[in-house]
Amino acid sequence: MPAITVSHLRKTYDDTIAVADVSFEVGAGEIFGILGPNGAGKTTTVECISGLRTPDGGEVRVLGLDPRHDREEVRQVLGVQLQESQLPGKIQVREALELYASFYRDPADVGELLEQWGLADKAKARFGRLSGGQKQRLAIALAMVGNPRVVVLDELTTGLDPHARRTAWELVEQVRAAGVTVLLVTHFMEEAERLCDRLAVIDRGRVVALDTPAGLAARGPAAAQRMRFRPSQAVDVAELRALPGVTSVERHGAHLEVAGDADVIGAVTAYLARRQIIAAELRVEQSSLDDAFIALTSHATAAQEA
Ligand SMILES: Nc1ncnc2c1ncn2[C@@H]1O[C@H](COP(=O)(O)OP(=O)(O)OP(=O)(O)O)[C@@H](O)[C@H]1O
Repeated sequence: MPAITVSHLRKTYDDTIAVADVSFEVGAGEIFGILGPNGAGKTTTVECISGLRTPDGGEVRVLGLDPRHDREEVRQVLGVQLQESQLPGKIQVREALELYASFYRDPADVGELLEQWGLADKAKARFGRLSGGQKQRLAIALAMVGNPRVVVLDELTTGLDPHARRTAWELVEQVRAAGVTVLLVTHFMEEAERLCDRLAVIDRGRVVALDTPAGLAARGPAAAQRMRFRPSQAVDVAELRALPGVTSVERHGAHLEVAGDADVIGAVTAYLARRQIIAAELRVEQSSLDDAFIALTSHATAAQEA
């Protein structure tokens, strides 16, 4: 059984169509990412999955349960990362965990959670006094307090510095290692690439792409691979252009820049080896998830610029 099934989900607020038609399935044990520009409908989608909002159309299932009709059952198996503002500043870390633990039939051991998420020495600290990274660790610990089988993390690392972000990634990997399915909403391509098994790119309330991070990156702009180097001796540019996969060859002073598809690097390096030419100062650029994201959601950039 899939951990999450979303089928033709639709949600409107007055005259705003937040989610027009979203469908995807998250397999048990996956880290599944939702990417999309601002206002694409990501939060609305995860709120419908969490049972916090009622869809206008379509179906959502979490481990086969309907978040609206089986509300209590879903609450017991689904952990949702809370926005930090939902905790009072004066509550202590241990108190917050104990309070949330009391909502579940089979909660995790609070002492163990404090240890596991590196909060043991902050057990008596007040929430308002925690650093951003500590708050994030508490947010994950709170999402895990009910021993969930699925967790939803919405922009977990927004506002964290690069160190804290990397620590948060390790925490997400720990969550998965514990056998929990993770649904992650993120704005960071590096995060999506590093953590997610599969991604749905949502744009204007619809899924515009659903693939692995590598599969999505491969859908980037046509010149998917680019290599730039300084040849140790003269190169016949016409011969380079004729190689399989090469789409363009440009001279930039002493350097050559060759662009092409996935085969271009192999073809050019084999050619240079045959000619006993050394490629000095070699740089290879591959099309990234960033490029693919921009290409898939390019109207958002255009609208921002307008
Ligand atoms: N409570 C609400 N009332 C009215 N409109 C809303 C409400 N919540 C969201 N919207 C609108 O619905 C659309 C989708 O919003 P949503 O928060 O789901 O997008 P998002 O992809 O999570 O965006 P972001 O990346 O900026 O968080 C937006 O146009 C937003 O303004």
